Amino acid sequence: MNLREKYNIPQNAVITIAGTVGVGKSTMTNALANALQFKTSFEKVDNNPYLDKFYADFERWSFHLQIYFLAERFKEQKKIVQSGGGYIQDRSIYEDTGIFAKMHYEKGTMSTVDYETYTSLFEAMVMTPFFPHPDVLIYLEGSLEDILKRIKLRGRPMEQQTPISYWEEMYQRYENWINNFNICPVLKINIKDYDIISNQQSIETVIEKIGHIVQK
Ligand SMILES: Nc1ncnc2c1ncn2[C@@H]1O[C@H](COP(=O)(O)OP(=O)(O)O)[C@@H](O)[C@H]1O
Ligand SMILES: Nc1ncnc2c1ncn2[C@H]1C[C@H](O)[C@@H](COP(=O)(O)O)O1
Repeated sequence: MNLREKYNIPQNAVITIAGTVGVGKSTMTNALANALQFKTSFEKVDNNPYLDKFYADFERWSFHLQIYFLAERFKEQKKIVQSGGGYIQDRSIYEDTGIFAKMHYEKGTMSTVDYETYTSLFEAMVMTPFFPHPDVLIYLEGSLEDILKRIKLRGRPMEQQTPISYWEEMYQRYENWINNFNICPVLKINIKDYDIISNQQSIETVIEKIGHIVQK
């Protein structure tokens, strides 16, 4: 019996991984997909035409980047539904608006008119009964210190050049955002409670917790 069957996780489940930059979403996405034999849906970072420009000039590119991410994630969502689920998704669409767009608007690096245009498009596309929400959102949390170490370890140049205060601001916002999130069931996991890099078996404890929320 495989782990998916052992913990009664339906074959068509959709599991989204949320959490701040560098916390370990992509690593968890790969580990879960591998253990459950699910497909993966990743954010496009290397081929993103706006990301480098955005980090170099938030004010100029924040609207373009949000529109790009919204379109990409919406297309991914369509693919997931059309192929009948069975997916692990690296980052939720809800973080785009609840964290990133809001933060740039409130910090003055997205104009009011751009923010309103973006949020009305987001609401029309996502906050409707036609948009299927995930079966569970796994929220990865950890200390700011450990997360900053991971951003450094991964070494994406544009993230290294970004002031620490940007990651601190995002970290605070994530805590507040997840405490008010109620669109789908949430499973909070602390990054200190598993170690899938040196002990691949530790993914089973995460799957057991998913099984308690997502039952056949
Ligand atoms: N469980 C873990 N233990 C140790 N290092 C980890 C773990 N998960 C991720 N990392 C490391 O942290 C960095 C960021 O991880 P990543 O999965 O890319 O984060 P995210 O997708 O949330 O931005 C990478 O260098 C990765 O190897
Ligand atoms: N919606 C977004 N707005 C701005 N920046 C974003 C958004 N979504 C992702 N990003 C950035 C943050 C990171 O630099 C990369 C990838 O995120 P990660 O958490 O490492 O998967 O894109």
